Order: sequence, then C-alpha cells, then structure tokens
Amino acid sequence: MSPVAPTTARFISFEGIDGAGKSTHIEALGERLRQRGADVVHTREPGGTELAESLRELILHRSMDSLTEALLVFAGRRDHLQRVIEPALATGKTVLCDRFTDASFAYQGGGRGMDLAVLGTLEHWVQGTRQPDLTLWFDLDPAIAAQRRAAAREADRFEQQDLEFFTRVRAGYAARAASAPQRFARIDAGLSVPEVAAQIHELLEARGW
Ligand SMILES: Nc1ncnc2c1ncn2[C@@H]1O[C@H](COP(=O)(O)OP(=O)(O)O)[C@@H](O)[C@H]1O
Ligand SMILES: Cc1cn([C@H]2C[C@H](O)[C@@H](COP(=O)(O)OP(=O)(O)O)O2)c(=O)[nH]c1=O
Repeated sequence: MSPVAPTTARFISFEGIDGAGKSTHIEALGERLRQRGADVVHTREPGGTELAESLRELILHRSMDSLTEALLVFAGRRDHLQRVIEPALATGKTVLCDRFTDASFAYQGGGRGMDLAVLGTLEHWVQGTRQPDLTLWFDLDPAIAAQRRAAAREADRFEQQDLEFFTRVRAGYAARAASAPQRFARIDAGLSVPEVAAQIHELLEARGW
C-alpha cells in the first residue's frame, strides 16, 4: 500500500443515528490515515468553531421549532466551512467530520418533517457545491441504537426522541444515500466493533486510502 500524498485533500463525513457507533471509530480512522501520510483534522457538527460550538449548545439543549433549528445548524455550518473545512482542504489536509449536511436532511428533514426543498436551498446557499468526498453511513436498527445509548450516556434533546423519530431519521439517511450512491458507503453498524472496523478498513483499502 503506497502512502497517501500529504497534499491530497479529502473530506470524509461520518453519519448515522445517535448511538450507531461513529465516535467509536473516528479516532482509529484518523490514525490510519495519518500513518499513510495524511495531515488529518478532526472536527464535528453542530460545532467545529467557537461560534458554531455556541450554537451547538442552543441546538442540543433549547426548545425551538424545526426551521429555527435548521437555520442555526446551517449558520454554524457556514462558519465551520469558512474557518475550518475550506482552509484545511485548501492546504491539502484530510478533514474527518463527525456529521455534516446529510444529518440536516435526516434529522430536520426525516425526523422533524421539514420540507427538503427548503433544506436544499440552505445547502446551496451555505456550501455551494462543496460535499464530502466520502460519507461513512453507520446504519443501525433504532432499537439497538437506543439500547446502546441508554447504556452509554445521558440523552440530549435529540436523543430523547422516540423510536419513530429515529426510524424517520434512518429513512432520511437512506434516501440521501440513494441520491448520492458514489459518495455514500453504508456500514452495517449492527455488527461487533472489530467487524465494523474491518468494514471501514476494506472501504478505504478499496479507495487506496
Ligand atoms: N459495534 C458495536 N457494538 C456494540 N456496542 C457498540 C458498537 N459500537 C459502539 N458501541 C457502543 O455504543 C455506544 C454508542 O457508540 P458511539 O460511538 O458513541 O455512537 P455515536 O457516536 O454514533 O453516537 C457506546 O457506548 C459504544 O461503546
Ligand atoms: C449536524 C446535525 C446534527 N444534528 C443532531 C444529531 C445529533 O442528535 C445531535 C448532535 O450530534 P452528535 O455530535 O453526534 O452528538 P453526540 O456527540 O451526543 O453523539 O445533533 C441535527 O439535528 N442536524 C444536523 O445538521
């Protein structure tokens, strides 16, 4: 396996319902890419800049309607793109982002039932044609995700939602994946941690990453 050229800019996003296992694998993936010569930036949404992290606190803990929620999410994304993601890509870095715009389509669109055309307009305004080069979609049965979350942590405003909500979020991801099959790689997140890691490994091997 030849090393990744340090100047190869890549934007990789991690998606899935809460508790699907994203956080469990991001660090190891970063380490793998680093060992192959990439200069890796870890970041997340909502958040990733001081301003967007402040918005994250509001989004996760304050009550609001779905359009307000979407506007805050996209406002944070704009700041994040301008201050972190675009400069990193412009200097040849690999950006690993824990959630990006697909989460807006899945949560605000699928989960909250927002008009996807409105989300599409916000997407276009905020990011132009910028999209991740690869999106790892951790797909998991919402009932299993709920069990994992219950064992792991206290629930925020999204994590308190019921199984129907997460079933719609999952369907939102599935629709988004179907609309961009080249970009999305579905991971069977119901398998064990080593098996999920092996799937990620194979996906990257196939790309020569
Ligand atoms: N494949 C897996 N099998 C069983 N438990 C897992 C698996 N992956 C992650 N977990 C556990 O599930 C919980 C949620 O995982 P986490 O990585 O925080 O999910 P996310 O970041 O997608 O919300 C954690 O306690 C984690 O240890
Ligand atoms: C990026 C994004 C996240 N979210 C939600 C999904 C998650 O429930 C929540 C926070 O995501 P996350 O950082 O994955 O939470 P945690 O660290 O607790 O696992 O924000 C949206 O609703 N829309 C979005 O566009």
